[in-house]
Amino acid sequence: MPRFVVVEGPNGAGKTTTARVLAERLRATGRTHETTETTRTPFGNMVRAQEKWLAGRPLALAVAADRYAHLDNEIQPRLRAGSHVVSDRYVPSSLVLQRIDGLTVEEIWSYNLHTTPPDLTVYLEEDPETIRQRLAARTTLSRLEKTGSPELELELYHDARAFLGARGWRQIVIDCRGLSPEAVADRIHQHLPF
Ligand SMILES: Nc1ncnc2c1ncn2[C@@H]1O[C@H](COP(=O)(O)OP(=O)(O)O)[C@@H](O)[C@H]1O
Ligand SMILES: Cc1cn([C@H]2C[C@H](O)[C@@H](COP(=O)(O)OP(=O)(O)O)O2)c(=O)[nH]c1=O
Repeated sequence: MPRFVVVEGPNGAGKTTTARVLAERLRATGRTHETTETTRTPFGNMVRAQEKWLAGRPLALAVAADRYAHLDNEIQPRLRAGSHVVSDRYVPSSLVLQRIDGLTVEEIWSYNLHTTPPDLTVYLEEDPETIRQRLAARTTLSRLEKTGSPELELELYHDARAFLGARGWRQIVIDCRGLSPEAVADRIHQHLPF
C-alpha cells in the first residue's frame, strides 16, 4: 500500500536532505515520488517569489491554494498510481510559518481543514546552534527565515504537533543531533510497514 510521508522541521534542520535520502531508500520498496512545498509549479514559484509582498493572510491563503493544487494534481494521483509520496513540508509548515507571520492557529487551520492527513508526519529536531550555523552559510534567506529563529520554530512545531495529534495525525519526532542523514532516514523507515 503506498504511503504519504511528510518531513517537517525548522529551516536548516535537514528536511530537504532527509527527504531525499528517505525517498531513495523507499525506492527499494516500490515506486516513490519526491516533492516539496511550496511546489515547483509556476504557481508555487510565484508564491515563493512574492513571499515579501504576500505577507500574513494573503500568503497563508496562497500557500494553502498551492497545497490543495499539490494534493489534487500531484500527491493524490501518485498515491492512486501506487507510488509512495515523500513531501518536504506540508500543513505543519503553515502552522509554524504563518503563525510567525502573525496569524492564529485557528485561522491557519481553517484554510487547511480540507487537506488529507499524511500516513506519517516526521518532525526533525536539531540543536539551535547547529541550525544557526547552517543558516549562516546560506547566501539568501527569505523574509520569514529572517523573521523566525530556530528556537521559535522548534517551539511552534511543538504546538503544531500537539494540535495535529489531537486531530488524529500519526506523527513522530526524530532528534537528529549526531545522526547522519542515512541514520535519520533509518529511524523514519522503522516507522513504516514495508
Ligand atoms: N543529519 C544531518 N547531519 C549533518 N548535516 C546535515 C544533516 N541533515 C542536513 N544536513 C546539512 O544541513 C544543511 C541544511 O539541510 P537542509 O536539508 O537544506 O535543511 P532544511 O531543508 O530543513 O532547510 C545542509 O548543508 C545539509 O547538508
Ligand atoms: C510550505 C510553506 C512555505 N511558506 C513560504 C515561506 C518560505 O520562506 C517560502 C519558501 O519555502 P521554503 O521551502 O522554506 O523555501 P525554499 O523552497 O526556497 O527553500 O514559502 C509558507 O509561508 N508557509 C508554508 O507552509
